[in-house]
Amino acid sequence: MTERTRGRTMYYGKGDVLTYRTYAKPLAVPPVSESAYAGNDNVIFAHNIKFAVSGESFLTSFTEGNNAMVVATDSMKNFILRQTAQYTGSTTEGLLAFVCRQFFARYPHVASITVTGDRIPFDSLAVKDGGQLAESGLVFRRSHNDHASATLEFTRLESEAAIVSHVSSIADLQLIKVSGSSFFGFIRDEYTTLPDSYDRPLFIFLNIGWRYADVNDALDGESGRYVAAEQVRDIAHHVFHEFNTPSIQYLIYQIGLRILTRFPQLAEVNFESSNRTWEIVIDTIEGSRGSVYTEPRPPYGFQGFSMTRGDLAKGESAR
Ligand SMILES: O=c1[nH]c(=O)c2[nH]c(=O)[nH]c2[nH]1
Repeated sequence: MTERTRGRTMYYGKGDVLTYRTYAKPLAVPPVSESAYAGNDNVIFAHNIKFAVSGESFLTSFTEGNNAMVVATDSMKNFILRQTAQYTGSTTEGLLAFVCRQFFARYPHVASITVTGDRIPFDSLAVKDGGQLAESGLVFRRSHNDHASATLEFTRLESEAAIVSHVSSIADLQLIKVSGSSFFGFIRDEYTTLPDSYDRPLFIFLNIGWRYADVNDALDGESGRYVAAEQVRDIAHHVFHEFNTPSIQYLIYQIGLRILTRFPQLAEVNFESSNRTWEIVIDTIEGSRGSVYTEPRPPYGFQGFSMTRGDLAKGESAR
């Protein structure tokens, strides 16, 4: 999170602003074939928000200790929490954009805002209702699995604030495929100790980000063009299941092709992946097709890759 004002880095803000809004507007998204996800009733619409402002007006707070123009970060926290009540939409990006626009309106000396919102997932639970299992709607389970996230950067223009960059993502996805992944054919020289692997238990950590051609599609849950992180998550595990992959590099490329195919409204998809392939301890267990593995020893390998719609034309057509 770096704001440069006339060639200088200068920003301040509040992190870990936890907003637990209940009964926000439900979100409905068009289905994709890889996912059963159809939306979120948003009974719990919870976020961890990081909010940073910048602008020339703040320079003297750094250089002279003059707080006359400083909005206390404690006030920022209060502002975010209270504005969460006023938000009438159904998406993380929409909430962040709403809070930023309100902040610009309230504090005219703020020149730009960078905001990140991590959704805090609460899973619905089934309870017995007249002999059938049905969604409780009241009791939820806090999830520490992967979560949706979004970052928006706003700059104040003459009359209004504009979004100058945006990215939505699914963060901390951890997927294991126990069989059907290989890694061989790499450079073999005096530094090589890794054996070829024709079937490895591939465990990956993944962050997947996406940018829309029109950022308004990210804000508006009603447009039918909102991309839910849960759908991207489900596409990722589908592609992992379908392909016998020669590397993580190839796997993420295939996931990217599929995401771009499913969502024509996206301009870009990007990946940060890391390799957590389990280490073999016992290869063959008599009378079983199983093995025993343990955590890999550090260090770990990683990949970064971004793709645009141009890659779709070049790449294999995603199924
Ligand atoms: O999928 C992989 N890609 C690599 O580049 C690499 N390098 C390595 O040691 N193991 C792996 N696995």
